[in-house]
Amino acid sequence: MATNRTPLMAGNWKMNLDHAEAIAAVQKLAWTLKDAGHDYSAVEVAVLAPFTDLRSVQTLVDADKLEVRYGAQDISQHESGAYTGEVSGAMIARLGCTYVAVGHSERREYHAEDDAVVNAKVKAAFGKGVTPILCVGEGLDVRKAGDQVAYTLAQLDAALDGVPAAQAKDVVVAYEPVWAIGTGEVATPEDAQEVCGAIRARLAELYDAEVAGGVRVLYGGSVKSGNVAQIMAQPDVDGALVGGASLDPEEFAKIARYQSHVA
Ligand SMILES: O=C(CO)COP(=O)(O)O
Repeated sequence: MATNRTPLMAGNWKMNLDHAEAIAAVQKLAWTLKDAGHDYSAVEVAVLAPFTDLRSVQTLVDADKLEVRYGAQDISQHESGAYTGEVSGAMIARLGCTYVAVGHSERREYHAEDDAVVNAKVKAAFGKGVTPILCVGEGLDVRKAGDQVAYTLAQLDAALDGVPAAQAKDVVVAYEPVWAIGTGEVATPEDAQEVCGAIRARLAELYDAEVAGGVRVLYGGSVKSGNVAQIMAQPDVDGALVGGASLDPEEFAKIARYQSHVA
């Protein structure tokens, strides 16, 4: 990857780890990285925790001055009001979240989030100063038809509709092919590069080369310590969105330390 983009390793815990387990996991992650002499300015590390964990994670990170960043897994498209069960951008921002995942394929599939909702959520996040990690990626049928690039770019276009360059320059895009999520079937480095490169090229068309050159494009789908280095060697892959493997702090720390496997 290009050196002007700081790689980001983000762990998406999904619906795992309660608030007490979250504290233990973040402590273990931070200690493991500290022991390894991790330089957070070289590789940023974040966890996306369930809403109920965020206050505990915030308290721990603040008290121990940890450099691990954290965020939420979803955000309401609405500002406030009669939306039972929803959590607003202001609430997430107040908990010190740096990031929020938007448009994860599990939200799109199980909670009927369409492109318009994803677009509204991207805007809701930016509106409160929280950086969206915008998730895009095709299912198996689309991949088999060879339409993965067009499909994923259509999701990108829709999600960024009306988002100005001043905000888009900070977005994080996560390419997560649905067939690789939780299946153990990781995309080949070439598959990841094909779509991540196309995402960056489209950002240059939608905005300009400067925006495209600065946006971090992550790969997600069955990333583990054993396969991360090859994926990170691709020029347009700037990090990983890690599900299952992020639940084990030592394994996740190894993923964040992918450069030490390369050396
Ligand atoms: O969905 C993912 C991260 O958002 C990927 O999950 P896995 O790493 O478990 O395949």
